Formats: sequence, structure tokens, C-alpha cells
Amino acid sequence: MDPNADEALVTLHNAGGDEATISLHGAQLLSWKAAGREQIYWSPLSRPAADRAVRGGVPVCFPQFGERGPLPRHGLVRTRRWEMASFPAPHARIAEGRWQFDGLPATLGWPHPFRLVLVVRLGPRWLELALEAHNTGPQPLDFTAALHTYLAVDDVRQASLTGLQGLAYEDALDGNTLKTEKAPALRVDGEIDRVYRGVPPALELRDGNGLRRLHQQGFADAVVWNPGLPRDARFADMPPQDWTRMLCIEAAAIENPVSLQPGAVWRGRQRIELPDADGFEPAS
Ligand SMILES: O=P(O)(O)OC[C@H]1O[C@@H](O)[C@H](O)[C@@H](O)[C@@H]1O
Repeated sequence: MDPNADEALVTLHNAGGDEATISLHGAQLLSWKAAGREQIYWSPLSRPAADRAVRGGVPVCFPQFGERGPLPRHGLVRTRRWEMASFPAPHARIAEGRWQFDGLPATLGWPHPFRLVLVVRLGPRWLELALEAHNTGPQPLDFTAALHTYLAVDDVRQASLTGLQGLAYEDALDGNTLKTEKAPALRVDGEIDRVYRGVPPALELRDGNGLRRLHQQGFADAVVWNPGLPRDARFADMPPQDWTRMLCIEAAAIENPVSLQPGAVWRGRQRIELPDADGFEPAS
């Protein structure tokens, strides 16, 4: 990698031949190749640049999810350069890399100092992103956060997501009205933007290429988002027809913001598994 480039990329390789690529720009995972295919959507029109978010991959949203506060949408860290804190050993059974961001009031214009650490672990047919937030300041730190995962699907209209039935969700397309999910398997055939509360530890996404199981810990909520056929300039960074090729399933802490005391650490993670793929070994 060119260590001076804002978007400098690092690729993790594990012994089973899986790969994951992460950019220093936002510590954003851009690609995960496993079981012979790309598992993550990344827009071919997106270009990482200082102060610009990248459409696709796994943006880290912190310390504000969406527009639920005074900060830019999805917070302060997805558009900043992170540092690589430890490099992966080549071709280990589980490849691991660690990225770090120090949020300083002088550079962010936000009064609460913090440190974020993102650990990416690439196992046999699974990928885990673990986020740590450290309150390095003298006051309590309140935040919302998400791992905004864009999953690649062959056609979202043929996909189904199970595990949400019976959960309360906020429907952003209906003024954040609180509703209850009735569908045993959620199907997406256009725009959707929901925050599901109190999600179970595993959701299952099925599409023409098989099953992906999504585990989350530390994050109580899950966002399900797809823009449908994009209607405004905000999505100029994505080919319009690509809405069928992606579905965001985001591990999130939104409904109950996290309150961290000085010196305390919060941890949340999302793991995506391909349990039916050859070579799958569950995480230990
Ligand atoms: O275009 P952005 O800033 O990356 O946001 C994309 C989407 O992110 C989702 O998490 C939100 O629920 C949506 O409301 C939002 O449109």
C-alpha cells in the first residue's frame, strides 16, 4: 500500500484463501471474498476522498447514527483517516488486523475525546468486525453507533431475511412510526429504512447464492436499509440499478444511546458466517 494515500488499502488473507480489504479511509471494509464470491457490495462509482463517505463496504458510524443529533449524518469517523494499529500475520487460519482512530476535540470540533479501535478478523468462511469505543475524556461520553454493512446479493427482490418477526421497529419511511414486524421472512422489493429493536443474536439472509448468518453482540438494534431506485443526487455515487444488488443489515446501538464513563470501554461486534459453504468452521 501507499502509506501516504488517504485511502491506503490493506488486504487480509487467511489460510483458506479468503480475503478482506480495508481502507484507512474510515477503516472501511470494502471487500470480503469467500466461498468463491464477493460478499460485500461496493459501488463502482464511489471514490474515497477526504471528508467524503464511501458508498458500500462497512462504514463505521460514530458517535451519531444517521441524523439523530447535531453532527454530520452518521457521525465523524467514516470520512477520516484511521491508523493501522497492528498488521496481520500472513496466511494464518484466522487473519486479523486492527485499526485505530483518536478523536480529539481540536481536530473534530466535538468536545468529547475518544479512541475507537476496529478489529477485523477473517476466519474460515466468516468475517468479524469488532468495534471498541474508549472514553478518553473527563466527562461521560454518550453516543449512537453502527457497523453499516452493505451485503452483496444477486437480486434483493429474491432474498429473504429471517429472525425479525415479532420485533418492534421504527419505520423511517413513515415518520419513524413504531410498528411490529409480522413477516416470518422479510422481503425487500423497493425502498426500506427501519431500525429493529432488541434483535436476537442471529439473523439469516438467504439469496440465490445461499445462506449468510449475521451475529451481533453489544449492539441491541439492527438497521435494514435499501434506497430502492435512488431518486436524488445523494446517490450519484451508485449506479441506479444497483439497488437490487445490495442490502444493508447494520448492527447498531440507536434506541438506547450508550453512556460511557471516563476511562470506560464499550464493545460491539458483528460476525457474518457462511455456514453452508465448503470449509466453514465456526468462530471459537
Ligand atoms: O447516504 P448515507 O449518509 O451513507 O446514508 C445511507 C442510509 O444509511 C442508513 O443507515 C439510514 O438508515 C438511511 O436513512 C440512510 O439513507
